[in-house]
Amino acid sequence: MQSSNAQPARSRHLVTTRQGVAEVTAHRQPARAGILMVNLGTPDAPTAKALRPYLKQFLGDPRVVEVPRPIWWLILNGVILPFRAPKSAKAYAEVWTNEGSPLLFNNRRLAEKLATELEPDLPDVSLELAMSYGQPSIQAALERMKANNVQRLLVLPMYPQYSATTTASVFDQVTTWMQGQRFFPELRFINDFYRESSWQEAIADSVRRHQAEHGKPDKLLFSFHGIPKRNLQAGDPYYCQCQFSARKIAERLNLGEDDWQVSFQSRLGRAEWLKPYTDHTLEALGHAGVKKLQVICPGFSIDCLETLEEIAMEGKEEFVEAGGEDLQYIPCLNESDDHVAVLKQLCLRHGQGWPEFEGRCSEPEDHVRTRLEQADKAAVTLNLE
Ligand SMILES: C=CC1=C(C)c2cc3[nH]c(cc4nc(cc5[nH]c(cc1n2)c(C)c5CCC(=O)O)C(CCC(=O)O)=C4C)c(C)c3C=C
Ligand SMILES: [Fe+2]
Ligand SMILES: [Fe+2]
Repeated sequence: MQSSNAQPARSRHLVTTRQGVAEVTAHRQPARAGILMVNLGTPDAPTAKALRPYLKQFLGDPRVVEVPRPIWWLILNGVILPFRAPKSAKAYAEVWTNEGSPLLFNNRRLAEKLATELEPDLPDVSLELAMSYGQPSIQAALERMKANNVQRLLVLPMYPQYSATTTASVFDQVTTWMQGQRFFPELRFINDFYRESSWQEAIADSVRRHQAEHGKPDKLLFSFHGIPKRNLQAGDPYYCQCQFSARKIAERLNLGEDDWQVSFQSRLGRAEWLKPYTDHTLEALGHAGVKKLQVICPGFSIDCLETLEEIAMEGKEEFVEAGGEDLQYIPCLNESDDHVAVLKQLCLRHGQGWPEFEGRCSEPEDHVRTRLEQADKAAVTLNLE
């Protein structure tokens, strides 16, 4: 009979070894490169019940809200969640479709199109879509890539402009996952892509196409998601990148200084956020006699609650109430061919030098082979295979 403590010690040892062998066995597949496309995330349903865990994860991220933790947890759980969850659920219900949340299904379509576009030239590059908050999670996507023997990883946050509140939180989650890995992939991270002329041109072209059908407006408003003003003062480059983006797009459209302006939407809480605020701007433009307004949101890659509800529905109402006649919302690039082309070019450039991105097949490297041999030896010694 075995002593009661010998058994757990032995099985613990075997379990760890088996996992090690399983991990190393993944390396028997050819090495791959992976693109991890990440967007913000969305609740599972337009209900207060589904909003609560989503908002808790999102607003509990110290990159998103920088208020010291014990105080913030009290405010979040005691004030924000009970009031915000039902209010946001109503707003989500306005844009929810049979296919679910627009952010997720529109981004899925884009990811599928980009993967299809990459596949013929780059069969050893796989693409996964993940969300910072909610599902599909970044961790699950990284686990799938690991099982797929992804040894080179390109992270593509779907934010044209960098902000610590969005882009850096993707980096945090990826590197936190890596901290738990014995072997992690070589990593490249795309911080932003607002300077890409192809991106600027794709947005400008979407405005031209809209205007070819609906005519020119009295004014074109560039509305970006806001962040607290103190983040800008602390060094977040987001505000400057938004201003630069809008100016470059306006230049491509040959707009005069009075033909366009920038504003910031979606603020939350009582602190001052980036100004001018979009809702105040819509009101002011209506009062100032602007009748026909076109709004574009070049900080969003994919249409979502903040564009479809806050701008195209709520914003339109605010503008019309203030005396405006027509607010036309110009959609995000979403799954358009132009967007796919911009992202393909971006990924190819950032993947330069990696064999899978250059259509070269990669041989297992020496250290991987050594690991395989060691694992085989361990498996034989321990009678695992
Ligand atoms: C402190 C709060 C928030 C900061 C900072 C913030 C920055 C930020 N967000 C986006 C993009 C999106 N935000 C979306 C929704 C959303 N944003 C906040 C709060 C902050 N965002 C909340 C609470 C919500 C949820 C909805 C609500 O309750 O109002 C979305 C849409 C998600 C969807 O499901 O459709 C996007 C996209 C950026 C780009 C940004 C900073 C640059
Ligand atoms: Fe947001
Ligand atoms: Fe909003």
